[in-house]
Parts: sequence; C-alpha cells; structure tokens
Amino acid sequence: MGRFIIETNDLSFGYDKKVPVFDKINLQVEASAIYGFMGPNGAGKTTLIRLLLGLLPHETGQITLFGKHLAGNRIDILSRLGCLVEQPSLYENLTGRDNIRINCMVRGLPKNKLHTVLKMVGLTDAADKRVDTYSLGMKQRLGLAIALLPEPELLVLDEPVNGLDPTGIIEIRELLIHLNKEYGTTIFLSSHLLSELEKLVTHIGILRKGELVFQGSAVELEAVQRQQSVVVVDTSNNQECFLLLKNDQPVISLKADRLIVPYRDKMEVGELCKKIMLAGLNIYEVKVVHHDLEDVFMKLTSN
Ligand SMILES: Nc1ncnc2c1ncn2[C@@H]1O[C@H](COP(=O)(O)OP(=O)(O)OP(=O)(O)O)[C@@H](O)[C@H]1O
Repeated sequence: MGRFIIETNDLSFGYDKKVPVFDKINLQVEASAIYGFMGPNGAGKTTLIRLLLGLLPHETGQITLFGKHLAGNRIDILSRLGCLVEQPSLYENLTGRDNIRINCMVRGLPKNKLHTVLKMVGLTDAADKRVDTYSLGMKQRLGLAIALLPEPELLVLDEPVNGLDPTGIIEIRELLIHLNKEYGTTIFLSSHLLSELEKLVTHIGILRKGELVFQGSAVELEAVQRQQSVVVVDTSNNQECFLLLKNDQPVISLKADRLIVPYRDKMEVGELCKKIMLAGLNIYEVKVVHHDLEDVFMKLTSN
C-alpha cells in the first residue's frame, strides 16, 4: 500500500449528468491522519463520502482505498473500515449493549468485542440503559462503538459532531484523538464548521462547490492564514504616506482612511514605521490584524 489510505483520481460525479457535484477531485488521505473534509452546506461532502463507501456509482475517475480500487474490491475494503453517515441508526427501545449485540449478530462478528468498544467510547456505565434515555452525544458514541466493532483501520464519519452541544463535541473530539493516538486509526471526517474540528485535525481538505480549494496539513493551512494577516496604519497624512510607501509595497491600499499593508514579520513592521517617521509624518496607530482559521475558511469557500 502506498502513502495514502484514501485516494481519488480525477473523480467526477453528478446526480444529474448535466449538473456535476464535483469535477475531477483528487483527494489524498495519508495513513494515521485525522483528515477534516470541510465545506459549506451543499458543497458535496456527504456525496463524496457515499462514493467512498461505494453507496453511489461513479462513472469517471478512480477511488482507491488501502491501495486497492474500490471497484472490484468493495467487500474487502469495507471490512477494513468503520463508518458513521449522518445519525447512527439505533434501536431506541433497546439498551446500548443490546444494540451492539444485534450488530455483532447481523455482521457475524464475535461478541467478545462488546466490552472493549463500550469502554473505548466511555459507555460502560450506561450500557444497560435504554437508548431513548441517551443524550445526542451518547447516541453518537454508541454509533461509534458499533463502527469500531470490526477494529477498523479507517473510520469514515459524516458530520460526527453535528447538533452536539459543546460538551458532546469535546467528548467526541477526545475520543477520536484517543483512537488515532492509541490505535493508529486513520480518521476521515466531514464538517461544515472549521471551528468544531480545528483542534482535532492533522490534515484538511476544503471543498467549495465541488472543487477542492485547499488540501494540506493543518500547519500548511496556518501558513495560508499568516499570509492573510495585515498591518493597519494611521498617520498624520495617510494620502501622502500611501504615495511614499507605494513603490516598496505594491499591494498597499487605503481603506476607510487607514493604510492596509500585508503583514510578513515584525521586523518589517519596524522598518515600515521608521520609513514613515523619517518622512516627517506622525504615526497615530499601528495594528497587526491576524485572521483566524474560520476567516480563512470563509474566504476560501465564499465567492
Ligand atoms: N439524492 C440526491 N439527488 C439529487 N441531488 C442531490 C442528492 N443528494 C444531494 N444532492 C445535491 O448534491 C449537492 C451536494 O449535496 P451534499 O449533501 O453532498 O452536500 P454536503 O456538503 O454534504 O451538505 P450538508 O453539509 O448540507 O450535508 C447539493 O446540491 C444537493 O442538493
């Protein structure tokens, strides 16, 4: 198997052939990564997850999981992954333990994993309570316990924290980090909110209208974030200052009577101030504005 657990090559798909949901997507998910697949509502996240699980037929491009083409190896591939697409389907009138037992029976898996998966998701104490008394977070954890039964190398989760309160989000986040660290499980999960996953993911793919507008490590996304930081300057004569700096700073702009200069590092801010003062202008305000990852995400996903 190569470097990637999930790989797509020029994958295109449309429910209606005239309206593609994606056009030539090249997804690359490294082994042991926690890959956050993000995009606004309707961007195509669920559709791509359904394609990865072989739940939708694709006509152009290739999907490779564990180094094998999905077409022709679906059963083998699916036996190595656990998935949770939207809400888990649970028998609400039965206990958590019985839900897991039934899943073991239906899928022909040994029942000896029952205690282990309950422990992994922190539901041992609530195992004998009916599922309709569970919180949304507990139901989600039970869904994960079921997904973990075959000891998957890869977990594919569609919006696993959608609708959860902050405590539920933290619980799921900690559980996924634990699974990744302790068992090396590769995790591919989708979300429409970067803020929910920022603290969890090692890699990020951002989808906008069926196009992958960013794919890379969290560190690479932070570099994009840094590139978008600016220095806002107010002086005794901003028009004159604009003309003074224009040659050195071709992308300088004058907005709402403030000068906006791209931020590179603090040394450059010092040089900028020196130049303005040497020209005999007074500096009233210098402010470095950093955008957070959510701003970068909004920028990448907006028109
Ligand atoms: N079964 C379907 N038949 C036709 N069009 C569909 C179907 N399912 C989704 N679509 C369309 O495909 C596009 C992508 O939808 P998809 O559900 O994959 O997006 P998403 O990113 O998962 O959105 P959300 O965050 O709202 O779940 C949307 O325009 C949607 O209307």
